[in-house]
Amino acid sequence: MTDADADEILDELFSVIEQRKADLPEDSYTASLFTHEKGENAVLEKLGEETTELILAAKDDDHEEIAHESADIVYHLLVMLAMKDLDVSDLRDELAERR
Ligand SMILES: N=c1c2ncn([C@@H]3O[C@H](COP(=O)(O)OP(=O)(O)OP(=O)(O)O)[C@@H](O)[C@H]3O)c2ncn1[C@@H]1O[C@H](COP(=O)(O)O)[C@@H](O)[C@H]1O
Repeated sequence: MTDADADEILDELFSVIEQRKADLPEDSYTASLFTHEKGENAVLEKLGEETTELILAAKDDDHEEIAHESADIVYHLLVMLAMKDLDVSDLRDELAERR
């Protein structure tokens, strides 16, 4: 996979998240995070849980699980950014400024 493909995947995923936020389909896990009775705590708790799972996977040197949990974190991070009316470009700009 090229860097451009990886970039495209993040943009596509963020675009789907924004669509779920706007349309709130009933069968969508993403939409359920936007409408959760716990409010933003639902996604914040998920970020905490997934981070703990990632740390355990790293301690076990379990590469497959590290990739799995990292993807869970990136997905929930993008949901949180959308919840806060930020964009994936805000993340990209912040990283670019650090080069
Ligand atoms: N990338 C993701 C994604 N990553 C994780 N998850 C969900 O996040 C939840 C993670 O919670 P848990 O850890 O409790 O799940 P689990 O299966 O018990 O545990 P793990 O094995 O995942 O650690 C699961 O329900 C996953 O399905 C995701 N749900 C959706 N997406 C993307 O969002 C798009 C839209 O999804 P919907 O909103 O469901 O239509 C999908 O096409 C995907 O591209």
